[in-house]
Amino acid sequence: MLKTDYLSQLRQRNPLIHNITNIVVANYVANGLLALGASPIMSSAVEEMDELPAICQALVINIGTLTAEQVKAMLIAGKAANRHGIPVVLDPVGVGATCFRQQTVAQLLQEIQFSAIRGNAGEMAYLANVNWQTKGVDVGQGDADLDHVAKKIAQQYRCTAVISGAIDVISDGKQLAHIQNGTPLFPHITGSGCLLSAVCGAFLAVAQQHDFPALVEAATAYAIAGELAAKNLQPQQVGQFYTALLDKLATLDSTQVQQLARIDDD
Ligand SMILES: Nc1ncnc2c1ncn2[C@@H]1O[C@H](COP(=O)(O)OP(=O)(O)O)[C@@H](O)[C@H]1O
Ligand SMILES: Cc1ncsc1CCOP(=O)(O)O
Ligand SMILES: [Mg+2]
Repeated sequence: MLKTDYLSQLRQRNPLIHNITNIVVANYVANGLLALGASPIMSSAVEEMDELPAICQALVINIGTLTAEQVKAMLIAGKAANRHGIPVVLDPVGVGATCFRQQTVAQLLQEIQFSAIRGNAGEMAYLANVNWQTKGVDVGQGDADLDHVAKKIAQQYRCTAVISGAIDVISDGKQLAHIQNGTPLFPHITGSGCLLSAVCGAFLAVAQQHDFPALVEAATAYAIAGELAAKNLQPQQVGQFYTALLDKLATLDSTQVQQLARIDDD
C-alpha cells in the first residue's frame, strides 16, 4: 500500500538534478527526468563541480562510462553535495566488471555520504561481497538472498539500498519493501536502470530526508510507468517501449500509482 505522494511535490517543485553520468544514456536520462517533472543538468567538468550543488536539489553519480577525469569530478561534486546537505545517489554500473570500477566505487563510498545506492542484483551482490555471476553492466546470474544484500549495504553505508529487478528490493537497513510492478521489456532497453537512479534522485530532492518512503514511491512509480508503456506491445517491440516509457513518465499521476502499486512491505 502506497501512502505517499512525492510525485505531486516533484511536479510542483521541478527540482534541478545534477547528473554525472555515462555517454550511453545521458540524453535518455535527461529526457526521462524532464518527462517526470524534474529539471536535469548533465555535467562532469571539474571546473564547475563545486558550484553546481549550491543550485541543485540532488546529485546522481553513475559510473557507466567512467574516466579518470570523471572520477575527480565525482569526488569534488559528492563532497560539495554533502556540505550543502543535498541527497546523493550512486549507480555502480558494472562495478564487478573491472578493477577500475571497483577501486572507484570503493573510493566514492569512502569519501562521499550517499543517501541511496541503486543497482541491479549483480552490482549490489558485488557491493555486499555476496557470490553472483556478473555480466558487464547486465544483471548476470545468481541466487543470493537479496533481502540480506539490501540490508547489508544499507547498514554498511548508512543509506537506502535499492536493488532493481523483476521484484525490486528496497531497505534502509531495518525496513524492507518488495515491489512487484514492472515489465520484462525493461532489461531490453539500455538506460532503464540509469534512468531509475536519476528518478530516485528526483524523489529524494523533494522528500525532506524521508528517504525510504520516497524511494519506495520512486521505484513503484517508475515500474508502473513501464508496465503502462508495455501494455499492448509485443516482447520484441523494444523501440516502441523505449519511447512509450517517456510518454508514460510524462502522463503518470499519483492516483494511478497508488491504485496500481503492488508492494509487500515487511
Ligand atoms: N525481469 C523484469 N521484470 C519486470 N521489471 C523488471 C525486470 N528487470 C528489471 N525490471 C525493472 O526495470 C527497471 C530497471 O532495473 P534494472 O533493469 O534492474 O536496472 P539495470 O538496467 O541497471 O540493470 C526497474 O524499474 C526494475 O523494476
Ligand atoms: C551499456 C552501457 N555501457 C556502459 S554504461 C551502459 C548503459 C547501462 O545502462 P543501464 O544500467 O540503465 O542498463
Ligand atoms: Mg544499470
